[in-house]
Amino acid sequence: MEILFDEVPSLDLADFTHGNEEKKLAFVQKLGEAYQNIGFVAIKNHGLDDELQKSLYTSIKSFFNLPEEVKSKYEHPEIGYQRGYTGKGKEHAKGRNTGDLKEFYHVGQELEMVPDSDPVKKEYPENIWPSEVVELKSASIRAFQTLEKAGKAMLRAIALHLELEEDYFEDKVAYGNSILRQIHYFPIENPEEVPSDAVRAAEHGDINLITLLMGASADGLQVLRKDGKWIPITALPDQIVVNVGDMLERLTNKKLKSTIHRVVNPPREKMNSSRYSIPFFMHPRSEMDLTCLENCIDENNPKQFPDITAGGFLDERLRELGLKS
Ligand SMILES: O=C(O)CCC(=O)C(=O)O
Ligand SMILES: [Fe+2]
Repeated sequence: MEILFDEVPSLDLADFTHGNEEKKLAFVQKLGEAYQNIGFVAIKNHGLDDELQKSLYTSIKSFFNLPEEVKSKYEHPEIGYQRGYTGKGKEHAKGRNTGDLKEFYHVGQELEMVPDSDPVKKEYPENIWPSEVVELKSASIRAFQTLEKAGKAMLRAIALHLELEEDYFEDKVAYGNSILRQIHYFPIENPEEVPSDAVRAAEHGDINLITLLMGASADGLQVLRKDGKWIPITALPDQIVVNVGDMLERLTNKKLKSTIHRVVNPPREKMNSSRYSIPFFMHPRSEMDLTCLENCIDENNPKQFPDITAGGFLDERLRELGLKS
């Protein structure tokens, strides 16, 4: 059944992680309904407490306040900007040339915590930490771990909805190639000076399996509903937004929807204000096979994607974003 939601559905993750069988089933059912339609939900009881969110925002604000020449020390094009800083206007959405009005900082797995025997230890770059803002390290690592744990719980619910074993994704996301992206949509004093089609984040689908987004409550984020209407996200302060990415859409042969979304510019008189947000892009290990699941293919929904691994797909997409050559 097709449903046109007027807002992104709200769920309580504790119903799934700590509820009885009935609550757990209801969570899976509502999540499945949301992901087959609008591709987004807002959840509470995700594990990020106020103190952690506050220290994260305080530290990223101090980092982005540093002079450009200091920030650029942490910029690494040779690793496709996958760790550390990415400067203003460097990333553009797939199919566009104008850069987005944002700068960001990427954090991945802490290699210290990965066992030596695991090949991903040689595959992933080391995290980069700014010496000017030492607090960024501990706050980022804690947020990464908390969001990874919440993401694993979401993937268990998604597996049940897809009639897979509950732990289907467990080994595929163990020490996965996830990225915590701390974004600053910077103030623009003089709107005439930026390209007329430049926006905070042009419309796009996320690359990864699922995205867990902190800070979407500030104005600007909108999702494209099937009927072409843009629906603003109105998450409450205690909620984070969790959406389906392109990898999960491929795996499920479009049963679950990676919905196009964007961050629009504020009105002209508010262009000189900042917006911060922190998405956690949950990626599997690069060897994960994204071949469409058999039980998502039938005569009415023939297989829509060629077989590819998560690593192959990521490389393709990073090139399209201008982050890798
Ligand atoms: O800043 C936001 O609210 C959303 C950012 C986003 O969609 C992304 O970085 O993929
Ligand atoms: Fe996104």
